[in-house]
Amino acid sequence: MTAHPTWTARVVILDIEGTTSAAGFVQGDLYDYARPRLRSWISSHASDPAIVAAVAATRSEGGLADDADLDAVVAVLHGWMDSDVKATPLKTIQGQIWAAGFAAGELRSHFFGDVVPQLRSWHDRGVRLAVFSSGSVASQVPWFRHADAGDLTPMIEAYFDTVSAGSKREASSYEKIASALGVPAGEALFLTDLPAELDAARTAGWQVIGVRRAGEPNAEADFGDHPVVESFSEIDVVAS
Ligand SMILES: CSCCC(=O)C(=O)COP(=O)(O)O
Ligand SMILES: [Mg+2]
Repeated sequence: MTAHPTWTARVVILDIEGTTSAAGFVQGDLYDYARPRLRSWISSHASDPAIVAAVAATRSEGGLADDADLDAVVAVLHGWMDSDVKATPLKTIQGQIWAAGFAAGELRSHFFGDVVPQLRSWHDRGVRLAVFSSGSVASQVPWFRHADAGDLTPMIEAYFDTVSAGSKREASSYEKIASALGVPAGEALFLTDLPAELDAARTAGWQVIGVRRAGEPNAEADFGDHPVVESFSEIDVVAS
């Protein structure tokens, strides 16, 4: 049996896709749910300031004219989904659609089998838990509420996305999160499947662990000198 190091942290911050949950589920079930609903959702929420801003940002980030029609906007959104581009306006619109799908009982979330037992164990030891994902906070909360293992939200103290914190590849986003959580950078521990996110968090002074899961899109990524695990069961955390 391999011995694993013990990590000391006040808060563990979780990435979702590829880390707690399968990318195939996000890009399959969730994306398939959102794809045919994007157009009608935008039309029926045309007075929602968040949707108005997301549509304008889609035009600008997607290289469209300021007055490009809805078909062109939806085509850009579909293209981003096809390539799993984590564009913030897409995440805003998807997040609203998914939140409605979870509320209607039409969606359930997915967590790898090793995740929930470890979240419970860390939480029971007094380690605080938070989320930082490209998925909007509007979708993160129901994602943790509608798990097969039950409602996980009582364990999760805070949720951050690219709107509230900034890019996952910028150190400043991690500084902002540590400040919001009221923890020194060195007492935050970030778990993610993307090396660029590990680099940014480490630059901000965080402890980091790369999660390399067999069969996930980033399984073959170069994690450099970052510590890497294949399962949460290898991560032993005690509260600082
Ligand atoms: C709340 S489930 C949807 C997750 C999502 O849309 C996403 O892009 C996840 O990206 P992550 O930053 O967690 O890898
Ligand atoms: Mg991820």
